[in-house]
Amino acid sequence: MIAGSEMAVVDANAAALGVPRKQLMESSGNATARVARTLVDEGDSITIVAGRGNNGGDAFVAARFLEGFDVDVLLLGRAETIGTEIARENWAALEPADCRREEIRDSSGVDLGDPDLIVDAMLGTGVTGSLREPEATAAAAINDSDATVLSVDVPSGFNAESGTYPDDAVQADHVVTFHETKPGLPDLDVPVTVADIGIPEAASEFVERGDLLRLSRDPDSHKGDHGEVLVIGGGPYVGAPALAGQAALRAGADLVRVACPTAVAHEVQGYSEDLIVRPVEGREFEPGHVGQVMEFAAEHDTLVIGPGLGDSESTLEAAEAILTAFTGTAVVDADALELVPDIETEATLICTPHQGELAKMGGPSAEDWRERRDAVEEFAAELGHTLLVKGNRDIVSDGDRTRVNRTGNPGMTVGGTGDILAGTTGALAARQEPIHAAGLAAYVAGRAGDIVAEQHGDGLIASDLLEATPAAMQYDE
Ligand SMILES: NC(=O)C1=CN([C@@H]2O[C@H](COP(=O)(O)OP(=O)(O)OC[C@H]3O[C@@H](n4cnc5c(N)ncnc54)[C@H](O)[C@@H]3O)[C@@H](O)[C@H]2O)[C@H](O)CC1
Ligand SMILES: [K+]
Repeated sequence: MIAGSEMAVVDANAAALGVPRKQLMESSGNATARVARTLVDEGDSITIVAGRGNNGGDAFVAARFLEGFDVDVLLLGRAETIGTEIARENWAALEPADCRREEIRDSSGVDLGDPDLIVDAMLGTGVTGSLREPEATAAAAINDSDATVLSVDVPSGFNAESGTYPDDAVQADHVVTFHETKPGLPDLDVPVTVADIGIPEAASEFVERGDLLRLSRDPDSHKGDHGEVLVIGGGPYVGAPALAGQAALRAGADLVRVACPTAVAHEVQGYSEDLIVRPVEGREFEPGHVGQVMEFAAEHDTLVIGPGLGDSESTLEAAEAILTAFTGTAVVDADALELVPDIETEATLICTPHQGELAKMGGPSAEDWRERRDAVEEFAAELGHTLLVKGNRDIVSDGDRTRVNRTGNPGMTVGGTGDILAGTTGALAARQEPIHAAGLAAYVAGRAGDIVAEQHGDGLIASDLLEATPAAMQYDE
């Protein structure tokens, strides 16, 4: 089962891995034609009702594979308004095919004739809201017709995100859907064929460019909507919390506060005027600070705890108390990691160990990345938290879903890149579920490192990654 928006991610990842959408469309159209053939007899007539998106594009391909039948293709709108290049190319490719094509200008022009089979390719996963014209009139005409109705991907008007099926949507007799079934389709009382369209397994296993599409889904946001992050760190070290805080800002958080001991507060502030510093009295965190820190924490969407904390007994005791009492989402890094296996908490934790830290947590080790992937998944399930295990291939798992990231380069073994990753994860966790926040953060930090390495090679330093982070978050085709 895959929701429409997740399908868009996987489909873009397939393109990033070298299987372009046009190839997927060819497979979808071919699969549609194969199912259509099982629903008609020799010499039967077929009317294809196509919209201007890629759902329509699938049906233009299907029409090519249905030569020999009596096929009419009705396009809802003018050909110039077809929304994507690949759908337009497949419309043009119908020119030499043996079928009739018609552009329907408005709802008064909707005439389906009296076909044996209607292929409903008006709208797929791109539908938003209730049907507009001329789709609404066309859907009513399809529902009035005696023909068998085969819907492409989903019945037009059906919402592939929520599985809701409005009354005015097309009532399908059969659905051919692609890659995996969609939410709600199994509940329809009609046969659903799931067609393999050649999307490689790697498109869902690896975090790739398409995953960046997850970041661009909230156009109506306000200040604060992109997250307020509290970094809890510093004491023995000064740079680490400053790097984590700045990374959270570069990864899109609206406000980042750093809680750190007064001994380092001025220095942390000195690294960046964009950070808000919330000092606690002393040279390092200790149990007496917990109440104050919990008050700060309550005002934030996510915590990042660990960068530069050090590992003194009283600091770890304080960190343990904070993690135990906290009920929100926290990224746990560095010395705080070893506390996690023994902590009982309602908090949602995203732990970002390298392999040495994972071992200290009692986690598995394996040379081969596939073995490591499986072992990390098992360990995450045992912990009940999300793991982002850093390495040549980063493994991200919530115990149920597991992803692998391949961005990054050997120059990134330099100190401080872990703080950048933790801060980036904190910012993204304010907007995404933990598995996606962790996967995207690994991808973005690695890509930022790759951008910087082009200029600095192995001489890159962690703070270089800050400025490259926004570019690393950009989705480009
Ligand atoms: N994801 C994949 O791997 C593949 C999917 N394929 C097919 O492509 C569609 C999704 O295509 P998309 O272009 O994103 O969207 P649609 O065709 O569903 O529709 C977009 C089109 O519709 C207009 N629109 C939106 N809402 C409404 C409405 N309520 N009323 C009227 N019109 C509406 C919108 O403005 C756009 O113009 C997927 O389902 C598959 O069939 C490809 O085969 C490649 C592989
Ligand atoms: K459809």
